[in-house]
Amino acid sequence: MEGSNNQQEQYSSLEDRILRMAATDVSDLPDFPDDKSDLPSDFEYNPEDYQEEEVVEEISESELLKYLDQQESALSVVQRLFYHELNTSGYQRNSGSWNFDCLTPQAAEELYSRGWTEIEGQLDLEILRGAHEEALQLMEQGQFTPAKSFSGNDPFRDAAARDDSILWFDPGNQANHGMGIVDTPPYFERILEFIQGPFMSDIKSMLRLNGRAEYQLAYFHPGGARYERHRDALPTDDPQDTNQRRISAVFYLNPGWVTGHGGEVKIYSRPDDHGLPEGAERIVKPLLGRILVLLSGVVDHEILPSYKDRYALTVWMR
Ligand SMILES: O=C(O)CCC(=O)C(=O)O
Ligand SMILES: [Fe+2]
Repeated sequence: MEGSNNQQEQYSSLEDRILRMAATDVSDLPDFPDDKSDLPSDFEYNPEDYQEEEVVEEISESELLKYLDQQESALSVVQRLFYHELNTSGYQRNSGSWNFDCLTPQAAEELYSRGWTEIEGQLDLEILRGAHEEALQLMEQGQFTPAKSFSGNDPFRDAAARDDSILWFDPGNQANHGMGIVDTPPYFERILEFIQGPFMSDIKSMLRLNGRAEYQLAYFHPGGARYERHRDALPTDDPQDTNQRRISAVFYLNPGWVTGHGGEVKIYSRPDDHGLPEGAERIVKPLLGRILVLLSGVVDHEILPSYKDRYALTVWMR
């Protein structure tokens, strides 16, 4: 391997990281002499020689995330998916020349250095209000399905974690009610055009992406519907890994939202956030026109109980 410049080597696959994390019982490994020259020249360490019967335990998503976070901060891992470090002074001095279609340099830097940012003013009011109306119509037509009924047999995430009802837009494919996929109505079509165009292009210019996107419209009912603390993906720096979501962007569609309506997103700070104690929270209101952008594998978030009908379109990019 010596002298190889293969870029792949600077990334570790998520599976590798989980396996390394799982190999906590070092007593199973052979004793290596401190001085490696003592090893017989033909010594080859083959882990399989030392493996005992594999014990597969089901562990929860939050346990797995906790282990991974102990191994390396999720933010540091995911930052390796960016083409540049955005928090250096040299990079920021040049921020005036960044060629973004819609993001500001500040939003890009926040996304890089703390894992999330909020942006506003990207879509016309007419489109946003139109999409809100379309969401109401989809609700009237009975197109939403409780999210629980999709995750019912997923041992990784507790079905009780969320009270929302969802549907999917899949512009390339036919509507399929059984799968929760509906035809994209015209105003949502325009939001999707924005996402697939300038928005995706800006994200792609700073972060390695395959360009695949999923679109989910979620409804939280006014009887206190919530979604407990979770992360949208496992942190990985492997550009070949298309299982894990990389970017979550939530487009809020709620005109006239005020404090008493609840439904805010609580964002949990990370141990490596500058100046903020671990677990300190930031609150984001789901206001019409606001877009919350997260590194999916990095930021824990929660939706607080909602006391008014709450609609949001979430896009995940891989
Ligand atoms: O609606 C929101 O504010 C975020 C939704 C969310 O966290 C998710 O669907 O994973
Ligand atoms: Fe989420």
